[in-house]
Amino acid sequence: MTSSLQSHPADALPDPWPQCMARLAAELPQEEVHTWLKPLQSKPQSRGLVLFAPNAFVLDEVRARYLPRIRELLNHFAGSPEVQLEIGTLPSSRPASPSASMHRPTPMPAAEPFVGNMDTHYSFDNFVEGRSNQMARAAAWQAAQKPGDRLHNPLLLYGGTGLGKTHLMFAAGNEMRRLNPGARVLYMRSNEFYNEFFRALQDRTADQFKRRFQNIDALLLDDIQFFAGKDRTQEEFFHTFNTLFDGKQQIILTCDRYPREVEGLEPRLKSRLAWGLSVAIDPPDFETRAQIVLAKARERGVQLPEDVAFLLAKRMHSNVRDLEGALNTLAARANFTGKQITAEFAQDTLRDLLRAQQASVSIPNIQKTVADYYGLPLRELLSKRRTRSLARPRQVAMALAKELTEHSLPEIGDAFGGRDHTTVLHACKQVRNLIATDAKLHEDWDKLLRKLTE
Ligand SMILES: Nc1ncnc2c1ncn2[C@@H]1O[C@H](COP(=O)(O)OP(=O)(O)OP(=O)(O)O)[C@@H](O)[C@H]1O
Repeated sequence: MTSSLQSHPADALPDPWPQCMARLAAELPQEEVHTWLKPLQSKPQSRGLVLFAPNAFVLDEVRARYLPRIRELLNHFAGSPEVQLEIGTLPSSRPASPSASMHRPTPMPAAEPFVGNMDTHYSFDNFVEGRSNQMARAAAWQAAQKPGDRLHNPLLLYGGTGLGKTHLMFAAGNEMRRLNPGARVLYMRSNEFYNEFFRALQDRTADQFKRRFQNIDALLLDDIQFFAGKDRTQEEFFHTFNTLFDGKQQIILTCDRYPREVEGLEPRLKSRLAWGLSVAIDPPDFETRAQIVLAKARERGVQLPEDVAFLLAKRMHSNVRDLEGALNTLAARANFTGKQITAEFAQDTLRDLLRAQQASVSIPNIQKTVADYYGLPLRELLSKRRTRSLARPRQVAMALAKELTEHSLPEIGDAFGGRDHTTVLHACKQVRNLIATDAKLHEDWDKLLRKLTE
């Protein structure tokens, strides 16, 4: 694209992009912001700015979906709507030349026979899809269908613990091997990469270490936040990454948050991680949690009545691993005692666990968290005033109390300044409808859920 914007030393100009981003982040669902907008890098110009997208995929989406709004915001914050979209990274973070950055160890002896290490249990079939993970699932599926394609190489899956990132990563690797049984897919945890690299340095077998990555078709590297602050390992991984990327070998990575937010990761590595596709996995909603626990029970041959699945899904919202742990405990005790799993049996067996989950989410805690989130005094949230700026946050707080606690509608009404139970019911319905239709409220809901349950 040719520039109609006047070039200027970027350092000297104020960058309106952070303000635009803050506004976009408040307007759009978090998934969209992370996937399409956060990978952009900005370079202010004397009028407007240039936005660098890491690849054509991001560029096309930004152009099609967000450009008009970006122009409006730029006009508002910088007095000019001029924006130019380009593929690439900021000139300062671009490597000097691809060959200079590769540091290929040469010459290298032939690679050793490949030993696969996939956990074949994890598949797309036994991954339950819901609103919180459908983009991540689709991206992993695509990567498995066309490994190495620039649209999703590297593929980065990020999100909190126990939400299915490793599961999807293995599912993609297993699918690659189903489609191409000879595919050499290597799975590694980041701490293994670190340990093996250091052992290789000590034993003077670094070449052997590097050879592991030669001739593989895909590398699945789990939990790359572990590299934070480990400069030497990052440097080695940087070279490994370049070699794989240049060879069009698929790279799939997971991280516990968006990598730009991981302190101690080198900027050049962060920039490379954004070259492909980064997708968030959020905590599953109630329906998905219930479906997951039922699917896990079926898989293990455990007779789990639906009401018990709903009980677990309702009371355990933090992550899927804990949910699975609760199911395992129930199954083990049922097996041991020869009893059927019923709601009573579950309440009894998981008493302490459920109580611990419950204790962390109380109505006062929800009220305070919601008031802080919307910047309202708590007494206003609980007051009788019905202005819109108070009514909506109050409805959200009531709906959260219904979702996250065992209190009845009248109890919730009482806790919100003595309101009738029909008011609480109306709030719950209203919020449920708005989550489906209003992107901003949807995002508020997800953020509040996370604050209250993590
Ligand atoms: N949507 C889902 N469908 C089925 N199982 C799921 C789903 N999400 C998570 N799980 C299960 O939850 C457990 C934890 O998932 P996983 O290990 O993939 O989490 P993670 O996001 O990689 O966590 P960590 O960051 O702690 O490594 C696994 O047993 C996985 O099968």
